Amino acid sequence: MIGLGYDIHRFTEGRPLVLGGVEIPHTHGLDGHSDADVLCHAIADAVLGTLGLPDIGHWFPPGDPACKDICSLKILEKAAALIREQGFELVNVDATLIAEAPKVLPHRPAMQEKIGQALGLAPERVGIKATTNEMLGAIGRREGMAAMAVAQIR
Ligand SMILES: Nc1ccn([C@@H]2O[C@H](COP(=O)(O)O)[C@@H](O)[C@H]2O)c(=O)n1
Ligand SMILES: C[C@@]1(CO)OP(=O)(O)OP(=O)(O)OC[C@H]1O
Repeated sequence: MIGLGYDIHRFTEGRPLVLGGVEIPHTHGLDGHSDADVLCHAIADAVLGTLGLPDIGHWFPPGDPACKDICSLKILEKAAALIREQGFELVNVDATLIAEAPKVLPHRPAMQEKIGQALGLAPERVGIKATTNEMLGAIGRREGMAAMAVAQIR
């Protein structure tokens, strides 16, 4: 079974940029109630989607004080636990980050490691790709960063 996830966050000054649980040097971070890890959020929704479970806002309500600045790897851990509780195992996840900057590919191994640990997957089962938006639209104007993801369970 497969699931699909998507998320987008606005860039803001004065916050660290956290992607896949890894702090990446950049002029801006992402705005959000949590750590705004857009990559983890998209992957979590993909994992939850495999079983038709409600999305991350159900398990980690926006604005809940308990979620303030929460590390989104915890959201991945919860999503993976829900899958296991129903007797399934994750096969792989695959994600694409969409941003003009920074270059994220140099951080791919570190992100694969962190996401894999949180999901209980080997790093090579965590696909991470990136593309610019060719300077088109809000992402092209560097206003934010988006991520899309799929997940497979058996
Ligand atoms: N934020 C990004 C965007 C892209 N990359 C890498 O650059 C390659 C070329 O991107 P195009 O959008 O110009 O096709 C892309 O395949 C990625 O390898 C990146 O690391 N970070
Ligand atoms: C995990 C949460 C918790 O506030 O994170 P946010 O930073 O608000 O990010 P968003 O992707 O807008 O919504 C998901 C929320 O449930």
